[in-house]
Amino acid sequence: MGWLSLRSWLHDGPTSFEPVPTFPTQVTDFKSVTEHVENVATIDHISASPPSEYPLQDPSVLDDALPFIPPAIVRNQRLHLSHANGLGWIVVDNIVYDCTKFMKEHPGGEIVIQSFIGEDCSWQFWRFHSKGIMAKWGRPLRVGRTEGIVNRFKEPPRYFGSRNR
Ligand code: HEM
Repeated sequence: MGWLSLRSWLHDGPTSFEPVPTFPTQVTDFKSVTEHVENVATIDHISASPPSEYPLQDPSVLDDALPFIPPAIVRNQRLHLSHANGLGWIVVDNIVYDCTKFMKEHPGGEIVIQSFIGEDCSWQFWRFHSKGIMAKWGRPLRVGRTEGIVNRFKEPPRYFGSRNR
């Protein structure tokens, strides 16, 4: 959970989906354990953003047929976070999802999506969602495809059982 808010876990206790962390219980240096956490809790204006020039695409449109959005425009949404014209775009597997309105209804919370605006969050997304969830909830949020957006966080190794089933 390094990229989630460790500080709030320590202060408020775990939420339903967070496993008990394995870090030492004696945390004396908050800076070192919260270095990946950004202060995004005060962004209330995103859902009031003006209409995007990249509208939501019909779910029937194939990924390859989505309009190409230059990576600079995708990243720009992050730069615009502090302005009123930012859009809640995130990238999963080179597809851009407009979560501007959806993030307020997101069952996993608004802040996790806000923290990835303008960025790739593919591995983080797939840790919490199945293909079925993506098909039902993510597909209607597609606005385009892009390339070259790099994930800010290195994916930690996944440990599987010793046998392949
Ligand atoms: C296209 C964007 C996204 C969509 C459409 C989406 C959709 C959903 C849905 C439908 C659920 C409920 C799943 C269930 O009840 O089984 C959920 C839960 C959740 N999502 Fe997302 N999500 C998105 C992005 C993200 C991102 C970027 C993160 C952060 C990594 C995230 C983290 C979570 C978490 C932590 C939960 C709660 C999981 C649990 O309670 O077990 N989501 N999301």
